[in-house]
Amino acid sequence: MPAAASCCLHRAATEHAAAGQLQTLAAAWQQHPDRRRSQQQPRRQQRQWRRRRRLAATATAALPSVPPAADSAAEESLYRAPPSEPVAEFGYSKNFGAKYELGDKIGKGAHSTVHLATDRESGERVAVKVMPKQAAPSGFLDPHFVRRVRNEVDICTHLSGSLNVCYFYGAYESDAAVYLVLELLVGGPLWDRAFRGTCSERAAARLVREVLRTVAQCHARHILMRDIKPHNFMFAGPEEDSPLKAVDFGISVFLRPGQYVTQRAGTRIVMAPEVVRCRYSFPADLWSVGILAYLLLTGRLPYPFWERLYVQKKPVTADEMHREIRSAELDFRSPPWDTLSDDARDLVQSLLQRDEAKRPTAEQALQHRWLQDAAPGCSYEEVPLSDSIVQRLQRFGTYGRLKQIALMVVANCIPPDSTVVADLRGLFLELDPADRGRVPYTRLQAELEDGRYTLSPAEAQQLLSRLDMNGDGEISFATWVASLMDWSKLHNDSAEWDALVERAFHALDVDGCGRLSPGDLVSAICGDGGCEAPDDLDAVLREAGVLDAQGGIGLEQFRALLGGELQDRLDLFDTRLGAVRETEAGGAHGSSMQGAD
Ligand SMILES: Nc1ncnc2c1ncn2[C@@H]1O[C@H](COP(=O)(O)OP(=O)(O)OP(=O)(O)O)[C@@H](O)[C@H]1O
Repeated sequence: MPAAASCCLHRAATEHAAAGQLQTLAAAWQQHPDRRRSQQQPRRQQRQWRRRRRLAATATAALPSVPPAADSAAEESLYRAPPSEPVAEFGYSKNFGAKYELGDKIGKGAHSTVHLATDRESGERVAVKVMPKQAAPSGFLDPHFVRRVRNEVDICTHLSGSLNVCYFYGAYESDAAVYLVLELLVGGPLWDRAFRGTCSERAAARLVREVLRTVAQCHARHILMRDIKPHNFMFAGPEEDSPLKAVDFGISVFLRPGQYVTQRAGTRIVMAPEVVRCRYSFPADLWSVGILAYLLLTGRLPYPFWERLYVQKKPVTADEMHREIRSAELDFRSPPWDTLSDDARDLVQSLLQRDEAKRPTAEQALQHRWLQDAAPGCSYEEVPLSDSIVQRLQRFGTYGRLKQIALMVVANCIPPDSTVVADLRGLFLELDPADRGRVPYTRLQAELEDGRYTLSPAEAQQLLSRLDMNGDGEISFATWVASLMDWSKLHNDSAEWDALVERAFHALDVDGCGRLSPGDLVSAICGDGGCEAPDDLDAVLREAGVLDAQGGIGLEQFRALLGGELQDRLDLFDTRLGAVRETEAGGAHGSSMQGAD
């Protein structure tokens, strides 16, 4: 048998086998509201429908992702990390064993196992993704493995400022493995919850909105997720309204606008037609959201192969799946579409348009009518400054590190009495009544944790983690401005913006040579003592893109670095305003951060 055909059959067999594993999900379908609705259908149809739903629940959840070919030049051209000299190690901290006690295995993926772990000092529990090191015949680390790990670490670091993404505490290594330390999510994957009997159309809309938010944030940072499936979104906790967070950016890539990927990768059941055709870009993620929304609403896939594979239990080859993904009619006629709203159908159909140019962007999809019936605090209108602190901190947190530092330097160049920072100064003075120009980190943390916002202590810490740059436990007014400012307004007033950027550039250009030399960058990023972990610095330099011939950054490049991504809409991020906010009109609350709008 030709190798390609045997590979296809092998994949189909693996998917088929994996499909049988999640029996417990089927039981959950018994509680599903759509099951009750379907009881009004004729008995035979009902039986058939129940069986389909049960099978869908067991079958679709466990399908493995198709990794991109490990050594493909096309795939590797997408990674920011340049092909490196052979390396024996990454330069990550070796203290994993001293800091954490590794516990039970809680998950397994294609390239890793995920374990529980406990911080030996604080007792905090985390999840740890353990990736065994892969060596090349030379004895050094396999260069593809090195670039893949760096790519995942870069993306996790970048997105960690968002509360829609599993927080990334940092990377460690030993001789045998790389350890990615992550926030522990205990609420289970999206799929389990959706089938526990609570996924009404309204609940589905909330979940789709959360997923779309994550996608919009990724796309705003030029990240193509590539593996949007129900197992890659997990609930933080067991509560019904627990936040949903994205995990696993193992095959995500940074993509420039206009750039296309030519490697097929991802999970077949959510793959867009253009992914099957091997030429795709950001709209491919929106197709996957469409499939995910379809699954949440109906418990099955829109393709005919779904019936053959999971109901008739016949093998379906990858080629057959690909053919149907490319051209089969999508099923919007069978139940429960007859009972679902026109708005739900309209959004799902718009996401599942085969012509990717017609699909809405994630930002546009978030404006769809079906998603507007939001829970309190999820409005898509701009909210007042004091209500949008959590959104603003997330927006800043998802900028790259070099950009954050550069914005702080720009903020330092704005006089504190300038009108452009008047609102921010008013709010800061409420926290700093003695006008010291600094606020203890713990003061701000207490504000975030006092009940006004629905944040866990770990999430509050996550939001503030990027603000205490020099580790002195205090936050300066410049840092406050850098992280909360609506930079796009200043950016659009180009004369003032240009002058500020130039002043910031000269402030960083310590030796006055007209460019930011590697030395200038090291002291900006790691302070005068230099960088402890070499990969930290490299990661920041990768974010800057192409360095000049001497490994530095010129003024124009600095301008471009600062200018991009500043137009983010604040409503891509959750306000996380809690119930207290709702009762504030009754005057029950005494937080500092509620005035000054
Ligand atoms: N932060 C977390 N908290 C709790 N469980 C987690 C967490 N991250 C991952 N898991 C569990 O571990 C499993 C595997 O993780 P992950 O998907 O990141 O690995 P992977 O090797 O990238 O997988 P694949 O590429 O096959 O999708 C997940 O399906 C989930 O059950």
